[in-house]
Amino acid sequence: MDQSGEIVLVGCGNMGFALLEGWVARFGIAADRIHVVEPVEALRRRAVAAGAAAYADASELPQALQPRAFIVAVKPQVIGSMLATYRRFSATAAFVSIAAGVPIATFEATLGAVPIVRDMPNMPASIGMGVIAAFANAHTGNVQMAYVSDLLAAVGNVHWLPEEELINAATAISGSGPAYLFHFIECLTEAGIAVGLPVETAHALAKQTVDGASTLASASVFSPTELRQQVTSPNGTTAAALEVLMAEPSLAALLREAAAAAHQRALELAVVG
Ligand SMILES: NC(=O)c1ccc[n+]([C@@H]2O[C@H](COP(=O)([O-])OP(=O)(O)OC[C@H]3O[C@@H](n4cnc5c(N)ncnc54)[C@H](OP(=O)(O)O)[C@@H]3O)[C@@H](O)[C@H]2O)c1
Ligand code: PRO
Repeated sequence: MDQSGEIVLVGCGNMGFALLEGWVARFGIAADRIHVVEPVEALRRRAVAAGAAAYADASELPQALQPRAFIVAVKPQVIGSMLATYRRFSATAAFVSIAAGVPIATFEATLGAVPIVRDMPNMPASIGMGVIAAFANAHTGNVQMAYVSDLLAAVGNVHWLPEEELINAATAISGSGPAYLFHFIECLTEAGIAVGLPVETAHALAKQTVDGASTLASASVFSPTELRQQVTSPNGTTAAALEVLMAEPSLAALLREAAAAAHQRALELAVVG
């Protein structure tokens, strides 16, 4: 893996910082070779505490900087107004955008025919367990592709998609997905409290059950369907619960609807980026 060179990370909020943490711990890059541009002082301090160099404004970046990767981790709505400032970095860097919805064409309109990778990571990247869907434009050469691949693989499982549009679908599943699971833990905790468990116990049982079940689903030779069947004794407690979850409106139907809403929002964000 080639970890030489420097990285510019624009936007160091929830996801930008998750990537920063993941790269510092797993990419083998010295943290001070990551240059963060972030207007929020508290977030700059957090980036500096992680070892990165941080600046309030693009104008403060070192003039001689020639980054290998330029990571766009700002909200989609900000991208249109910020890109031109960074045009000079396209001479050396592959541009890597994690913004939901914003198409590569938006970047090309300002930056021209330069290497641009659009990807959709998720929050577990901070602990090296991210899922990253990615698509590179035709101007991304082999060397840049290899570098960006390594960068993304350092923080999770990378799935290169055959069409850019599929990034929006991935956003609805793996990008937003951790929030669905966090909400599931919240709901299971509430359900535990409702059947009489103390709050702390309900929370621990819910969280550890999701953790154990998801680790088992990854490690097992059995499919999730087979594992579910193994938990479900005929006429037992799980069967009683699943009758509720599978009746209309079923959990499956709700999740389909939720993912469709996320997908639609990603399409709408293409317009504002
Ligand atoms: N959160 C996730 O799980 C996740 C997952 C995958 C992809 N993404 C994508 O990642 C991007 C960032 O999301 P987020 O959740 O990390 O948002 P966030 O927490 O709001 O972080 C974005 C940060 O960028 C700052 N910013 C605004 N304008 C800037 C500029 N011109 N230059 C540098 N920094 C600027 C923001 O400051 P202000 O608050 O002052 O505007 C904010 O601190 C979005 O495009 C989102 O679609 C997020
Ligand atoms: N967070 C971003 C959003 O909610 C993109 C996926 C996860 O828009």
